[in-house]
Amino acid sequence: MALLETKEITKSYGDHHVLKGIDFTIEPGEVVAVIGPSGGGKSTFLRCLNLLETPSSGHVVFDGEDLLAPKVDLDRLRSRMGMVFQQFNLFPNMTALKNIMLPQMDVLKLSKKDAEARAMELLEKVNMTHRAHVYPNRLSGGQKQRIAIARAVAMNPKVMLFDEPTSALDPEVVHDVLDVMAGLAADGMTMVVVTHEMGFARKVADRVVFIDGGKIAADLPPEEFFSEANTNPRIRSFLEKVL
Ligand SMILES: Nc1ncnc2c1ncn2[C@@H]1O[C@H](COP(=O)(O)OP(=O)(O)OP(=O)(O)O)[C@@H](O)[C@H]1O
Repeated sequence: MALLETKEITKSYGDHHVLKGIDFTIEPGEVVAVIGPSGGGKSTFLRCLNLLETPSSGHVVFDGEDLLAPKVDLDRLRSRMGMVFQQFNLFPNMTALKNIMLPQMDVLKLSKKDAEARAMELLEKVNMTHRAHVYPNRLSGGQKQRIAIARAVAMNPKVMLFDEPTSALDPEVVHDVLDVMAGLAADGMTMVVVTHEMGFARKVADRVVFIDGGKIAADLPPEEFFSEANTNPRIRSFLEKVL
């Protein structure tokens, strides 16, 4: 059974029809890269998956539950969907370690000791043990993003949603973050990643979803997607711009 599924979702702002009927599924353990031209609706689509945006019509089904059904416990379901944003969103008045500990204590009700042990494990996983006691304003963008990823992973999500996680970073640290994401993929994390990083789409993703003009215009394994450029002018023109 699909872990996460959308059925014919649309999203309009007034008479601006941003998503025009998106059917999408992801199985447990899959990594999907969502790419496409600017303004095509990628971020809007991603934000509809955990209802940060409410679709205008259609359904979003996560772990067998319709997120748009009346009386659904959205907070409970959302807590199982990690989200990583372009702009980190760390708590500025807490160290890296505390940033990772707090949601575990608040939401998962872990003891301080258990939350700290788990946070230290994750700091090691994202190669940030040496920055555990540093506040966000002393961290580089790449370091902040690795802490944001560790914080999301600490919640034991069933799926992680990434919205252009490397777009705000200096080029020299992009690979540190992509390496952490590739490590998560190798560990079997289910991931939907809106990205402009074609190397990630090609090497790490199981499928590439190309969103163009509010629709999924291609949903293919990476090798097939990148060879479609030979025959599909929209994909060719997009790849010519980003590569
Ligand atoms: N809250 C909003 N109100 C009105 N229009 C919006 C809103 N959010 C997004 N849009 C519009 O929806 C369209 C799609 O935006 P979206 O951010 O989803 O595209 P994108 O494919 O992620 O683009 P990019 O690669 O540039 O980030 C854009 O025209 C944008 O202006």
